[in-house]
Amino acid sequence: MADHGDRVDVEQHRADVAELLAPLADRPQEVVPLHQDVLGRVLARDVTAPGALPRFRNSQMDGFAVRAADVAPAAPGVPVTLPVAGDVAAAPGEPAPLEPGTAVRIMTGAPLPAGADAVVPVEDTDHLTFNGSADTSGGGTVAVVRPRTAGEYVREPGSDVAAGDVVLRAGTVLAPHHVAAAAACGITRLPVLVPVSVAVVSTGSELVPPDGEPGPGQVWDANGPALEAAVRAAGGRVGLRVSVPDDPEVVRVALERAAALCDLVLTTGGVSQGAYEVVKDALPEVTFRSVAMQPGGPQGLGQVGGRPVLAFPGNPVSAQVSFVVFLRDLLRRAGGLPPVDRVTAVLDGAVASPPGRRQLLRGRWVRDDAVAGTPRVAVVGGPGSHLVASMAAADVLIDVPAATTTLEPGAEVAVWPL
Ligand SMILES: Nc1nc2c(c(=O)[nH]1)N[C@H]1C(S)=C(S)[C@@H](COP(=O)(O)OP(=O)(O)OC[C@H]3O[C@@H](n4cnc5c(N)ncnc54)[C@H](O)[C@@H]3O)O[C@H]1N2
Ligand code: MOO
Repeated sequence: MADHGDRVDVEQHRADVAELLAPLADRPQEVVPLHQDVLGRVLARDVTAPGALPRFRNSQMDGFAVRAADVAPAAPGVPVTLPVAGDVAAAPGEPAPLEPGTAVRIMTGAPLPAGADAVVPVEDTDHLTFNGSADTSGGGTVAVVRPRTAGEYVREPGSDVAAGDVVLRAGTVLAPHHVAAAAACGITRLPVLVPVSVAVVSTGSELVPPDGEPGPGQVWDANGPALEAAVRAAGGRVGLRVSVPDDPEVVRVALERAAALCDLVLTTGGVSQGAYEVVKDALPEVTFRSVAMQPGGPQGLGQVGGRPVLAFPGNPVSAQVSFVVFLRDLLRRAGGLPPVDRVTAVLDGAVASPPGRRQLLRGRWVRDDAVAGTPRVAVVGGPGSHLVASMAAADVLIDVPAATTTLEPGAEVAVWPL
C-alpha cells in the first residue's frame, strides 16, 4: 500500500471499516404486509406459489368456446355454423358444460366450459365484435371461418406458475411487478430483511435544526438530513437523528443512547485538531486517524456501548464523501442490495491535484450523444469541503489517485456515481 507518511491509505481505512461492520451483514428477517411499503425491500427467502396460476382454465380472447374438432372443417368461404348455447363472462361461478356441436360466447379470463378445448376470437366469426351486444341469453348462431386446433387461445392452469414453485426469489429487490405476482397468487405478506438501523448524530454548538432560525455564528444542520437521506437511499433505516452541542458529556450520553437504539452509530464533526473536538473527547476508546484523502481526511472508527461507530468530519461535503467512500456499499450489501459500481470515464479538461492525498473531486457527466464509448466527465465547483451547492450540482465523485498531480484532458479516471 502507498506510503502517505502518518496518513492512513484510503483502501486500508475501507478495509478496517468493512471488518468493523462485518457483523451487520447478518440480517434478521421480518414479515411485512404486501400493501405496506414493500417497494425497495429485499426478499429474505424464496416465496412459493400456494396454488397454480392461472387458477383455472380460461379464455385468452373474447370469442366463442368450441370443440376444436367441430370447427376443423372451417375455411374462408366455407364457414362452420354452430348454434350459440349461452354466454360466459369473467365472473364468479362455473359454466355449464359445452354440448358437442355447439358454441358459447366467452369473454377474456372467463372459465372454459367443460368439453370446450379451443376459443375462436370473435373477429374470426360473422359476429366480428361483441361490443354493444350484452345478450347473455344465448340463441342464434355463429359462423366460424377459420379452423382451430385444441388448446388455441386457452390459458391452462399452472401455465404461469405451478403450486409450490418459486414465484419470487430470495434477494429480489421488490418492485411493482413482484407485488403483482404475489397479489395474483393470493400472497398478502412477504418476508424481508430488516434494514440496518443507523443513528445519525450531528455535533456542533453552532448547529440549528432545519426548521430553526440561525443567529450570529450559527448554521443549519446539513449533515443530519444529508446522512439520513444517504442511509435511506442505501437501504438502511434511521433509528435516531439528533444534533448535540460541543459538550463531551452530552455527546457521550447521546452516543450511548444511540448505541442502545441502533445497529450502527454515525457522527459528524468534532474530529480534527481544534480546541473543541467533542467526538474525540467523548470517545476515548475509538481510533481517530487522518486518512490520505480530501475531502474526508479526519476519520474515527471503533465501538461505543458494544455498537460500531464511525466518526465522519463535520464539513458537509466531507461527511457526504465519507459516506460514499466508506459506508454506502457496506450498508447496501448488508441490506442485500447490490453495490454501486465505480465507472471509468474520460476527463473533459485538465485537473491539478496536490500530492499525497487521494482527491475526490465533484464531477458532472458531459452529455454528448454524438460521441459513443467511454462517458465523459468534467469537474464542477471547487475542492472546498464546505461547497454544498457545488456538490449538489455534481453527478459523480472523480477519484484522483494520491500520487497524481496533474491529469490531461482525455485521461481516464474512476468515478463514483452519487
Ligand atoms: N488545524 C487543522 N484544522 C483542520 C484540520 C486539520 O487537519 N488541522 N482538518 C480540516 C479538515 S480536512 C476537516 S474535514 C475539518 C473537520 O472538522 P471537524 O470534523 O472537527 O468538524 P467541525 O470542526 O465540527 O466542523 C467543521 C465545519 O463543518 C461545519 N459543520 C459541522 N457539522 C455540520 C452540520 N451538521 N451541518 C452543517 N455544517 C456542519 C462546521 O460549522 C464547520 O464549518 O477540520 C478542518 N480543520
Ligand atoms: O479532509 Mo477535510 O474532510 O478536507 O474537509
